[in-house]
Amino acid sequence: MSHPLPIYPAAGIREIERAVPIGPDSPSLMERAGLACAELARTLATDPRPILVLAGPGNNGGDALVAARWLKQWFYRVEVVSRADEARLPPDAATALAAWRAVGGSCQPDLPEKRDWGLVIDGLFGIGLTRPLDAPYADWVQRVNALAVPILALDVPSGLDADTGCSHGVAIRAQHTVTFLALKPGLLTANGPDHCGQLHLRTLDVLAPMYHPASGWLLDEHLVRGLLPPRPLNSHKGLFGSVGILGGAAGMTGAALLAGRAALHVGAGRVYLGLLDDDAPAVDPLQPELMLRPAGHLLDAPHLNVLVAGPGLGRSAAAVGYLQHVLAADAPLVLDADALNLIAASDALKARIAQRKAPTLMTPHPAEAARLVGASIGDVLCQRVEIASLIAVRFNAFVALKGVGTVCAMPNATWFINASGNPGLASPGTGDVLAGILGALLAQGLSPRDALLLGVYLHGAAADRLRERGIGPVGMTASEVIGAARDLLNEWVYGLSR
Ligand SMILES: NC(=O)C1=CN([C@@H]2O[C@H](COP(=O)(O)OP(=O)(O)OC[C@H]3O[C@@H](n4cnc5c(N)ncnc54)[C@H](OP(=O)(O)O)[C@@H]3O)[C@@H](O)[C@H]2O)[C@@H](O)CC1
Ligand SMILES: Nc1ncnc2c1ncn2[C@@H]1O[C@H](COP(=O)(O)OP(=O)(O)O)[C@@H](O)[C@H]1O
Ligand SMILES: [K+]
Repeated sequence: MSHPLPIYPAAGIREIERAVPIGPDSPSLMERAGLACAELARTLATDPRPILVLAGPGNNGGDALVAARWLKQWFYRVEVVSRADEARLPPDAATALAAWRAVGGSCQPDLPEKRDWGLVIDGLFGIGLTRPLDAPYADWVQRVNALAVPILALDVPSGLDADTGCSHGVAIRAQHTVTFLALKPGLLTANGPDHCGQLHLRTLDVLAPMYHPASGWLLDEHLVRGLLPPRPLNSHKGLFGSVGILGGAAGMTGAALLAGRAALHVGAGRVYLGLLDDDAPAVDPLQPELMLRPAGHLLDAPHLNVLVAGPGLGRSAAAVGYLQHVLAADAPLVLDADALNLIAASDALKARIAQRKAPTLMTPHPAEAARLVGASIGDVLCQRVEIASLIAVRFNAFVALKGVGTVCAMPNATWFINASGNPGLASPGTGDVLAGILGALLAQGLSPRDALLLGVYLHGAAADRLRERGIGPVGMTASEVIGAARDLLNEWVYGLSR
């Protein structure tokens, strides 16, 4: 499958399925899916213990039966558990059951007490799950999750909603998930990554013309690597833009400093900080390259071509006043943290954003997103793509809805789900670092879309690099993310490796 990798919700997957011509000589999609699963299972079941296959009442169960048949034919010991009502099986699954029986296979109606499996294959429910698991499925899922045995989930870990990444009650926690035809949003965001383990995409020999145009894609290194061009030898700092950062109220100066340091390390030509704290320092002794000034003088800084508002901004009346000036400026603008909270609380400010002529980037975490659209946090957590897209369209903005599987939504209603990052980023100040990175990329001339995509991916990839080096996930700091982001960006742009 060509890059970028498209992501389809369940309805889109079904549309692709309907478009695939199946002739008398080509195996059904279920046969292809079951074989793909069996081939992967073969690489995972590396000892002689038997394989447990859980087969559900729909086509996901049919895939599992095909996999069981192949594994049995390859002389694995396979036990199948199924409660499916044979009279209600969909046609392909009924065929798969008959074929399983034809090779001498049988089904047992209950999960065996035995615990010593080489592998569990989860074929209970896939994209057809519509409600919390009924008994006994919920019980089976809890019991296999508690076994110290690797689980391979078929298409979607059972219990997880393929569209949202939220679970319908309990859900399988797999070490591997083999997913068919295309990626689904629920595998990549919210609880999805915790339940999927390693993802394996199998397109089942379905050709590109069968795929209708997607609205969403995976944000991976392939997509962003070439976005920032190398610098000409004949360059000077004026070519790389000047970022002005508004924030740093009393007690929160550090947030603005982190954003400023991040902007500097990701290549902005000049970085000015406009700090609200009356007692703010005049210089950052650890980063004297930053130019610090009172918030009221930020917009007087020469050469400013990008603004960032929010890191440590606070919600004072003074903050509202400065924010109004920043919103009125004719420069690309990144809005984060309390800038978003102040906007959420004011219809007048909301209207101003949508009317801005210069591009606006917004980087809410789920609670900020909930305030912006008047939804509950629970709704945001379980409708991440919809909410990110709603904010993007409503505010005519380029939006990163943060958290695992950050959703980047564009005002034209297209979206991306980020593949980089890890829980090391769940630490204070990492959001400020992202805001600074985005400011720096805009300042260097990237379009708002490209800055958002490169910035979000780079931020997560920097955390991944730190984790590879043993710096986190526990105890990773936002300051460390800045240095790793610089190293990675140089590697991507200049092929430098350190
Ligand atoms: N699309 C494709 O291209 C391809 C699809 N393939 C495979 O098919 C899968 C989709 O199959 P699917 O549509 O039959 O749905 P599936 O996930 O098996 O579940 C539906 C069944 O579960 C039932 N049910 C639902 N919720 C329940 C609950 N909580 N508790 C109990 N029962 C519940 C529901 O019953 P009902 O709601 O009708 O009462 C129905 O019987 C897909 O993920 C992939 O693995 C591949 O073969 C290759 C190509
Ligand atoms: N578990 C996680 N996996 C991946 N990224 C995460 C995780 N937790 C947090 N992040 C990222 O870390 C950043 C946190 O930003 P934010 O919530 O604004 O923090 P802060 O206000 O402390 O700076 C976001 O970019 C978010 O996507
Ligand atoms: K499954």
